[in-house]
Amino acid sequence: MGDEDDIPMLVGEDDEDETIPELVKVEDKPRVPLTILTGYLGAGKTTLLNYILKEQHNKKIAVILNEFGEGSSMEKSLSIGHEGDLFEEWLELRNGCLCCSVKDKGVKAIENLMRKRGKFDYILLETTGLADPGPIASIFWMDRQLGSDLYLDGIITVLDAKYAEKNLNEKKPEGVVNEAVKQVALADLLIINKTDLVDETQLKAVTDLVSTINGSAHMVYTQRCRIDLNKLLDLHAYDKFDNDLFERSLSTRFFDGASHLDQRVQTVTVEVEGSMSPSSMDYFIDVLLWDRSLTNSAGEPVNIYRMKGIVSMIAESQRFMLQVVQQLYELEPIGYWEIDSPRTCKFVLIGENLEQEKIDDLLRTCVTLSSEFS
Ligand SMILES: Nc1nc2c(ncn2[C@@H]2O[C@H](COP(=O)(O)OP(=O)(O)OP(=O)(O)O)[C@@H](O)[C@H]2O)c(=O)[nH]1
Ligand SMILES: [Zn+2]
Repeated sequence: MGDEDDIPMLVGEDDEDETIPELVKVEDKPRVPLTILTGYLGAGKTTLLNYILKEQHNKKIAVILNEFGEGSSMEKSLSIGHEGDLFEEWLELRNGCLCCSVKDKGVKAIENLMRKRGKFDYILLETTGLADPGPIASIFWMDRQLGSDLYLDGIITVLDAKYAEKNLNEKKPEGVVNEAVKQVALADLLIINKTDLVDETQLKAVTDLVSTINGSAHMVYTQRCRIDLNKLLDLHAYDKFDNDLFERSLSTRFFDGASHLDQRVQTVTVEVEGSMSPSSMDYFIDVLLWDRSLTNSAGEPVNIYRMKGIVSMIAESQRFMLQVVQQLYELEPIGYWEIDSPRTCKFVLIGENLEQEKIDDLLRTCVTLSSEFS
């Protein structure tokens, strides 16, 4: 490891001509983190990838480009990364847009590749500027039980400091998502790039807008996407709950800027003392994710993009972590409550038509319901 000449070559999954190195036993391999890289057209995604691949590091990083288009037009993606000289070919996902392809296809392609080429330490997947990262994230966020070689580490969104505001405020027809907003909403790390092109006032305006949409992502400012790799890789956004970020979003939730913005997508944080029962948890999930019976005061339905939480369950000494993306969720034990520490349930929700009071009420109902069982 660490020998750059030894970086595996990326090839298409059905590339039969290549000699196949001995198979690595799947069970023995630690799972490989995959980071999804999004950002509006021209924000700096490719600049970031090139920077990452050129940085000195000891990781074998595979880069996958999820381009639109089909057949030969995809070969053009080969041109990127020449200077870095760290990889030789791009993996092609043959039927074009990854999010439209069969769920398993992307995952299988990468797994086959690792079997042929030996394992990578890290995988970066660049989406096109117009992609909604939600469906792509759900493809890679798989149940541990499926025994995948990969796990989703997080979503990174690059923003153009000069044009982000314009892109984020662009009105779309009713029912159509603004991809730029969705990319910000789903980010675990927000890179506000091209700070050389704006003054302080503009930078503050972008920061305020972006943190209203997503109050629970780390945020960094860059020029040419130069960022410490430790801040970028191994975020563990889907298997850890970052309490510092939670506290921060709690403290900024009434911040002034928010109320002036006509922003349908935003972050709401709630915390209620008490515990939930399995059935009240089911109810909470059902109302928010599937049934969508909760609305804002104008009667518009809540639509959750992303949610995380730490939950106290009745009669359980372990703490549970809730993770949600799109309509998928996972509730898993992570460590134990300290004896005599107050039991609470806390959540960060990001999505459309969220209102603090409504979410507070819903959570209180669920926690009150549970206390009847205790
Ligand atoms: N002024 C300035 N230009 C930058 C910065 N970062 C990147 N650029 C330039 O912005 C342009 C777009 O950057 P890319 O990295 O290609 O952006 P992208 O997100 O990959 O673009 P698409 O793949 O087309 O969506 C390029 O000309 C970059 O050189 C920056 O910090 N400041
Ligand atoms: Zn690009």
